[in-house]
Amino acid sequence: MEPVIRIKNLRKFFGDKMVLKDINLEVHKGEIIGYIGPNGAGKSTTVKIMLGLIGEYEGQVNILGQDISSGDINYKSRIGYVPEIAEIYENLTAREYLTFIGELYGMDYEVADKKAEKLMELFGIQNVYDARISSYSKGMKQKTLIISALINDPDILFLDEPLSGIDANSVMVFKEVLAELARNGKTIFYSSHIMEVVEKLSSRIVLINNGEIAADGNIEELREKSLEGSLEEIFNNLTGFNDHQEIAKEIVATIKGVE
Ligand SMILES: Nc1ncnc2c1ncn2[C@@H]1O[C@H](COP(=O)(O)OP(=O)(O)OP(=O)(O)O)[C@@H](O)[C@H]1O
Repeated sequence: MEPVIRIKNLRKFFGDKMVLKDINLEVHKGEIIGYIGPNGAGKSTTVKIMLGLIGEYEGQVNILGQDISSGDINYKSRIGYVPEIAEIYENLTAREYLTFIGELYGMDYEVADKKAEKLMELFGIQNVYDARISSYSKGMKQKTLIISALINDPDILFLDEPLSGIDANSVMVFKEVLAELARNGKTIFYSSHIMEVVEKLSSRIVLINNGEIAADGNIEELREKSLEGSLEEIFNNLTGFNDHQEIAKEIVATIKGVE
């Protein structure tokens, strides 16, 4: 089966700094990829290249069978994206915002409106559908963003720390939604620093460190590779990090002004 994402020898420079060093990755329909790595490893850069938000890269990136450098942006109508930091039009109501996004995806206003309202109801925030987004709590904004990424029934969903600000009950619902979407043949590309969630949710974990893929496999395969138990420990091990206690002590000593 043709992969839905195929990345070949991807390199990206910012100035003369190489932030992605020959990334190779094939992702298939129905996979939930947990894309993890330390701060600055290159996760967002990879995702933004796939979304067409960052250009000028070396190598090949194919999404849904299409070379994204071709200038043809058709593939974008089949993907959804929840960014880590959202630029949302806060002066709009969710009805205005979500129908606007739906129409950008080519949906009829009425269809988008009905679907958005139903999803707001299912996420427990239908009461604010006609209130300005600027009046929402953090979690309500995040849920609105998630709905905007799902409204066009995308084949690939890119999620960057999607659970931030979302309460425990809604997290349970959302994790189940992702698993159900994957069972329905959708592909999820999930970037997060919350290792417990990534470990439970992902069918495959890709660990990027310093612009390179340091591990790629399911949790059992990663465990064999690093001889560690939890994904958090595997992460520490594969990124060569084992001095958290000393660093914490130094931080506290510095705060207290003790040499
Ligand atoms: N627009 C930019 N100009 C210059 N350097 C950039 C730019 N965007 C990212 N970088 C650099 O590229 C590297 C990778 O950044 P990226 O945002 O992809 O990391 P990340 O893995 O998503 O990190 P985090 O977990 O902190 O979100 C970092 O060294 C960062 O400083």
